[in-house]
Amino acid sequence: MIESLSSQAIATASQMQAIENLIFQAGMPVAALMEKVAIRITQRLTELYPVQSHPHVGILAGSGHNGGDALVVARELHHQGRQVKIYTPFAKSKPLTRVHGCYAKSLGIPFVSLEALPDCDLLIDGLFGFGLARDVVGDVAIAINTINNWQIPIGSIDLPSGIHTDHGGVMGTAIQATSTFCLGLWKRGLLTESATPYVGNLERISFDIPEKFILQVLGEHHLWRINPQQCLLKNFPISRSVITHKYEIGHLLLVVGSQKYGGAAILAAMGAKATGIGMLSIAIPNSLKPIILAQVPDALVIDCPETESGEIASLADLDLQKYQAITCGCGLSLDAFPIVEQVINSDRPLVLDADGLNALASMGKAQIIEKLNQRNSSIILTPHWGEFCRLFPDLREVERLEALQTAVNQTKATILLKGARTAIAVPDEAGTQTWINPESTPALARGGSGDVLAGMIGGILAQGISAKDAAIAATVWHSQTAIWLAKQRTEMGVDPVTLAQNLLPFLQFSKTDK
Ligand SMILES: NC(=O)C1=CN([C@@H]2O[C@H](COP(=O)(O)OP(=O)(O)OC[C@H]3O[C@@H](n4cnc5c(N)ncnc54)[C@H](O)[C@@H]3O)[C@@H](O)[C@H]2O)[C@@H](O)CC1
Ligand SMILES: [K+]
Repeated sequence: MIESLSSQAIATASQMQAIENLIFQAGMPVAALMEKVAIRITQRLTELYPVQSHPHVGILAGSGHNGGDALVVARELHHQGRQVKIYTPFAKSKPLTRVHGCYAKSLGIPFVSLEALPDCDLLIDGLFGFGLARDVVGDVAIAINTINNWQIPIGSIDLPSGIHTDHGGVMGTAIQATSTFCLGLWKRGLLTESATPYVGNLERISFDIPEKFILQVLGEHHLWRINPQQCLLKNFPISRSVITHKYEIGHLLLVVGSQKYGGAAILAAMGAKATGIGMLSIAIPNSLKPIILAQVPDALVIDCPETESGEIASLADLDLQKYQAITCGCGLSLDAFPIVEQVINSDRPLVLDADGLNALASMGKAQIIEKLNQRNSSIILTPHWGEFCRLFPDLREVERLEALQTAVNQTKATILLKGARTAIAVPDEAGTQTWINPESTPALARGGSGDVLAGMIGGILAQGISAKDAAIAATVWHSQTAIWLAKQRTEMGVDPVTLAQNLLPFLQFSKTDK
């Protein structure tokens, strides 16, 4: 239980500091905690960078306790028989950091200039942790930029130095880490889009924070890191009774496609089919019927009246109540605005994607809030940042996660904000809960991969799974499949058709890979 709370909670610098203060007030000596943390970092470094292959190590030590951690690591790596050198750009340091520096000197570990480091096999970055208070400038900034050009693996302690703990922005400049060893709780900034190019492989080093201190500081906590492996295990395969029938496993309606964007309808259908949905109906403009039937013979195709320019003109007298969920918007084109309104008014569990979102945006924010608050069943909006800003233009200048949480507070919709670090925010009585997907691949930055995702979410939602779980599970499944495929086919090889076709083989692989 303790591990599950501390392995998922995301903290800001001030929250982390408050938790550490509680630990110290309760009697844990500061030096003992630093020792414990640094020993655990050393153990992990030894696994990743063995002595034989990485005998020369450079330590970048700052003036605070991040530097203190680095100096303890320096001592331990020295005792393993490695050639360790320490570089510190600061004349003064905190008392505990200073005494570790003195002891390192007494052991004969040399303090060197930057010029002495390029022959190292590994660098340990302990310049700044969550105490970074302002932009990095002067000699330290020059040192960081120089080190980034060396192509030597860098292990950052807690955060890549220069990354802001809370918003993940680059404070002047920042270390580009190969691995980041985040200490205690996940720091908010590490899971943001802006920090992602600097973080490298991100892992957490636990130091056994008592649960009561986490709860005392985080209280009604609102920000969580998804554990992709646990999420897949928990959600897939979606179970079904042995005596079930097709209408019991959910009936999903896709309202998708136009003459211009016919492929989006097929991709959404492929995503939906992979979820094992019992019945799939697809409402499309009638001229698309032959092509959709050829590609998705198992779907019920509803050929709708069509506008002159090839969009769905109306859903005619289609009874929307008979569907367990609707996914609307992929390839719809903007002229289908009245259709989107009809679908929103239906009060069925709904996924709104792409042009469905653009149609919603055209209503203006006040009406969006009113419409979405009126709904009695769940709605999931799946915008990327551009679509999000069209929906909520007043939040354009607000930091991404804050903007997301504000929009969910206002609309009471579940919003899945797509990107390199997709975030899913869910309305909740205790306040908006936000979940961050920590692993993805740029292979997904490709036209059509969002259509597959929208179909997947609809398929899962129609099987009676909550909006929160459907959005999170589909996001993880989608990104983990892409990561798996990119390893086999390179990032160039993860086109949306291949992605959709491999959703089920990936699940099979992930079950047998245990
Ligand atoms: N609080 C604790 O007792 C523990 C903290 N730990 C480590 O301590 C770190 C936090 O330590 P600190 O609070 O000492 O802070 P940091 O070590 O992150 O850095 C703060 C120091 O850098 C200076 N500084 C801040 N911004 C600067 C800038 N732009 N340019 C130049 N100097 C700047 C500050 O004056 C201060 O001396 C964590 O990230 C973690 O690595 C761990 O040892 C576990 C226990
Ligand atoms: K650091």
